Amino acid sequence: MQQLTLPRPDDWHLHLRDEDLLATTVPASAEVFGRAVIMPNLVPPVTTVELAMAYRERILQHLPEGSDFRPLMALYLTQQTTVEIVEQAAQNDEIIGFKLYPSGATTNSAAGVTDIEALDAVFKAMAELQVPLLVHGEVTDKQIDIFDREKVFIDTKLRPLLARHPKLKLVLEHITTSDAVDFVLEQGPNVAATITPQHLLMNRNDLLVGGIRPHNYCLPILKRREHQEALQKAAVSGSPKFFLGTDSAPHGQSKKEAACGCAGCYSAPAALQLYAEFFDRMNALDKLADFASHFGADFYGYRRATEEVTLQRESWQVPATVDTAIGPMVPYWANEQLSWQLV
Ligand SMILES: NC(=O)N[C@@H](CC(=O)O)C(=O)O
Ligand SMILES: [Zn+2]
Ligand SMILES: [Zn+2]
Repeated sequence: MQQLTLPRPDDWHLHLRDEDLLATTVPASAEVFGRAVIMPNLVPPVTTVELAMAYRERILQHLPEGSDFRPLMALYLTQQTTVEIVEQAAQNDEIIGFKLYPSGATTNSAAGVTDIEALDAVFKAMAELQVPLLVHGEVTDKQIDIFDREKVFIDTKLRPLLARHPKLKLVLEHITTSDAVDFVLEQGPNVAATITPQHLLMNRNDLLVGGIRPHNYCLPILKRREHQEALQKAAVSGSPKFFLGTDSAPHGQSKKEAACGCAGCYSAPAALQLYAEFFDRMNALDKLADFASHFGADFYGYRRATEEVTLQRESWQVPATVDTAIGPMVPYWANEQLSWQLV
């Protein structure tokens, strides 16, 4: 196969950041994706419908001429989130749902949730109004090993949450373990997961063997090969519970290449090509359209895209850096080859 045409894909997990960086990040994603879920972990966080609408306007200002890219805004869940905010979100078509960050779990999560049970009234309203909950699924307890944090979160937080609210529409974001795959498969059609390119293409050896590679460092951290293989199997399985979410998460080069480097891979400059690389390696290119263009829209209840994008088998090299208003950024897969290009 030399060419591959698929419906315009959507990115169900994306960090665009704010202000000067939007001039770089918005066109990069709008070039290929039709819609994207915009993560709210700004400083300060996007906690209200009003803040989300203002952020959305800033994003739209950076759309290329003629682009109809649609940012779907996620609100940042905090201990102060109220049922009223859930009701406002449910009435606003530009808000897709709420993002739960356990406080301290990841980049800009300090304002996140410290006591999930205390928010039960909010989850009840979300379940009733079918407002999705998007979850960064890791515990933050100091005594829990970083490689076990997803599994422990599933067992101690997520299972009890869904037992209390079985109708809650929930997406476990950027899954990294076989435990997460099993969990999602066990649940009803109201529970799904996104999978990033880095967790399909890499395991923790790619982070730590032969020298530490900060540009492969993201959270949840890359796991061992067996877990990578479970994710790979899920992504090509044809199950509608697993779909594309890049978690493209830009940080300046100096913030990544540092004694204490930031977590996040900036994959947007090659996002669809990275997934194509993976599906090709798995001999499963026929499954890419479902994963990238259909299953996410189906889960969230949006129409499937009618426009198309085409990829062509022609090798290219991801650039070493991308220049931005805040300085150079090293994209994920920098200096490495990919075998598919956008036409
Ligand atoms: N994935 C990451 O490693 N980082 C994300 C936050 C997140 O999605 O957890 C970021 O905002 O930088
Ligand atoms: Zn996260
Ligand atoms: Zn993210």
